[in-house]
Amino acid sequence: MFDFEEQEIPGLFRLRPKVFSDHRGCFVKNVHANMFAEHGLKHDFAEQFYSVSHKGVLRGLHFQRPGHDHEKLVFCTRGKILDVVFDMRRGSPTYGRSASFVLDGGFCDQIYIPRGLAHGFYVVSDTATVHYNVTTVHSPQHDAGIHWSSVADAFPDANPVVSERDASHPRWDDFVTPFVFEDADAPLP
Ligand SMILES: Cc1cn([C@H]2C[C@H](O)[C@@H](COP(=O)(O)OP(=O)(O)O[C@H]3O[C@H](C)C(=O)[C@H](O)[C@H]3O)O2)c(=O)[nH]c1=O
Repeated sequence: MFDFEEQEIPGLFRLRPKVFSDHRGCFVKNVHANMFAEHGLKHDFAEQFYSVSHKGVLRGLHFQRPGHDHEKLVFCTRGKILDVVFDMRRGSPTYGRSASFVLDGGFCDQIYIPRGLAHGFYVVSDTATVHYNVTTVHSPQHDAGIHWSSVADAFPDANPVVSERDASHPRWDDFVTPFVFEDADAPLP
């Protein structure tokens, strides 16, 4: 049902769900409790939401602070995005490192993001629909971000379309991370 591809950043996975195609179109399953649990991935999502963005939009780099930090499953069902995650966990072997993925609505790949990573994406296609499953409910008081330009060279556009809020996030160099890497972040052996 899924290929789970663990990434160099501990706890970060690229998931390739099986796509059942026939003359009508395709069927894709995004979550399977037992299979997720077998790989140490959370599946008890508290919220699901999606956004639709125009070409050149950049949303991020976002996270929720501890107390409401969460695991996040992200996938694109329409268009194409450059998806970026950034490891903010002190003590992580990939602390301060980023990883990028092209997510395309035609291929159904998903990114499973552990707590302590910032997430953002840039829209390459004319429009893109991006879905999120997260393991805690939204807490405006805990909703935070770092400026997208902190992740040097991760994005192809020096002048993306961003919200006022995203334009005002602190750069990583000026940010004191509240996240600490724990072995629990890594999947079960
Ligand atoms: C995230 C969120 C937002 N909102 C409200 C707050 C604003 O009034 C409005 C738009 O929020 P925002 O501009 O933060 O939306 P995005 O920029 O798409 O944020 C998301 O984009 C990045 C890439 C992510 O990874 C996050 O999951 C998420 O923060 O929805 C809610 O009511 N609940 C929520 O869970």
